[in-house]
Amino acid sequence: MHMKALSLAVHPRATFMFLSDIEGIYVVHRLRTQVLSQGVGPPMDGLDNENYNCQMEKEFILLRSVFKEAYVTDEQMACILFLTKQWYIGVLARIRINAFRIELAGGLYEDLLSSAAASVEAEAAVGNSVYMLPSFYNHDCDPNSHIVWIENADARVKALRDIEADEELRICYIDASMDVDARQTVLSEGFGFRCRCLRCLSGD
Ligand SMILES: C[S@@+](CC[C@H](N)C(=O)[O-])C[C@H]1O[C@@H](n2cnc3c(N)ncnc32)[C@H](O)[C@@H]1O
Repeated sequence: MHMKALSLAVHPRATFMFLSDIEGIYVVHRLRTQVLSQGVGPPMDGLDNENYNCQMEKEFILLRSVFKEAYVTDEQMACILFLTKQWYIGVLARIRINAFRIELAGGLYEDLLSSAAASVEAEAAVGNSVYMLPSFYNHDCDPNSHIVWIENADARVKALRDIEADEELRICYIDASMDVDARQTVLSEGFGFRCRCLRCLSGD
């Protein structure tokens, strides 16, 4: 199954997005049972929450100033009233918690070698992306499916074993080779929830 990205950051550290897409994501995420409140996004790239929020505030001020410098009229500004600091930080927090780190699978032997080397150097990601369907998949420490990227940001879901017709598709958000305590710590601190998958419940 192929799935198109709703919002794509071209570089893992970039927050480059299309407002119309972001609005779409906002609507989608308001329907969710668990929504991050503004400004409580987990640490990113070693930043603590305070620095992370401070960075988002700076980006928001920059974004507003871009609108002002572009001589956006009052009438046009009225159309983007949703663009408050609270809205901006809330959207970034949602993207942060739901985005996939895209690693393209190389086709040629040479590509495989270079992507293996890039993985070791943690440079394999070509970007982060949010999707309509995959971003709704729940996590499992013993997943039955996996998301892959072959040549671009179109996500494909791949079965890892035979799946029953009414079985929920579940992917793994983290490195499943860790022990149960380490997995719970990573999921709690990085994703904000306590895992209740069968593997964790059995203490494996
Ligand atoms: C990307 S969303 C998945 C879709 C979400 N269940 C929904 O209804 O919108 C991730 C959230 O789902 C919940 N979740 C996913 N996998 C879970 C698991 N194994 N155990 C407990 N909660 C889980 C957590 O609340 C987590 O923050």
